[in-house]
Amino acid sequence: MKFTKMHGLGNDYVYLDCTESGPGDLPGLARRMSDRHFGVGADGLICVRTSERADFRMEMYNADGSEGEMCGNGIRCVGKFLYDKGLTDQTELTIETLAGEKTLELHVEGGTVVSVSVDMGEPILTPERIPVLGAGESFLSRRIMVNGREWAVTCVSMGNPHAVVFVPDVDRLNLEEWGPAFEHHAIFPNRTNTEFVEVENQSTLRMRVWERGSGETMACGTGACAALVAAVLSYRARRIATVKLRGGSLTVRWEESDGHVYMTGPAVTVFEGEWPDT
Ligand SMILES: N[C@@H](CCC[C@H](N)C(=O)O)C(=O)O
Repeated sequence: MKFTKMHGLGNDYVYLDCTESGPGDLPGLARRMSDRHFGVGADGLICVRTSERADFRMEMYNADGSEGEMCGNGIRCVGKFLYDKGLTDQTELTIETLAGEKTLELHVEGGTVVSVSVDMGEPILTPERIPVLGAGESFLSRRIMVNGREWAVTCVSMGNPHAVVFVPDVDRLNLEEWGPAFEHHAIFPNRTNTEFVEVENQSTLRMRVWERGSGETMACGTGACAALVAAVLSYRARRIATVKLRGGSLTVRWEESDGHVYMTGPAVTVFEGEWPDT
């Protein structure tokens, strides 16, 4: 079975062309291929399929085999995968995801896609739609206890759940301790991705992320969008900012006119390979 290893800012996935046929047991395959010692090594697996309502459809699985509704770094790489493999010659594409249809604009240089802008849609703030347990219309800067410490948490869904917390210094955070404690906290019925965000200035955020199902990753596209939304809602940032992650930077804009979040960043192919077991 042929695969392509790609990354967006070091957030790496194994990509499969499933437009004609695809393997079974994708959760199991995601676990085996993602393993960094016994597999290819990745944050998860992404299958590219045909769609009845959009140009293509993507299906994403985290390293633990759980399915994610959406993947911001992944969808940029899907755009590059489709274009570079000749599965499309369009530079504007729609991709169906479990979080709805997203529109991509591919930026091509020398015949290959180097970066991609994505209309990530409107952020969801209603607790039951995120989902997070809590009454009211939003879950902004609410104080919750996590492992005996009080945190002010803002919850945002970008199609998948995010908890955003602002911290003074992201480098001094013990993510291995706090990441899993947030991910499995009882107020998140579907678990959560968690972004720890340091505000450098109104146009620059620094962020580390603990992803649901994959642990600490070098970057998270949906997480960067959720972080900007939480920063705007708490008057910490302007509507357009650079989000600096461990693997590099994304430009994120929360457009006032349509309420959509737009994200731009790189998409990179690492290598092509063949996996013996389907
Ligand atoms: N890395 C992704 C998000 C992947 C899915 C996430 N772990 C989840 O389970 O929701 C991104 O770039 O957005």
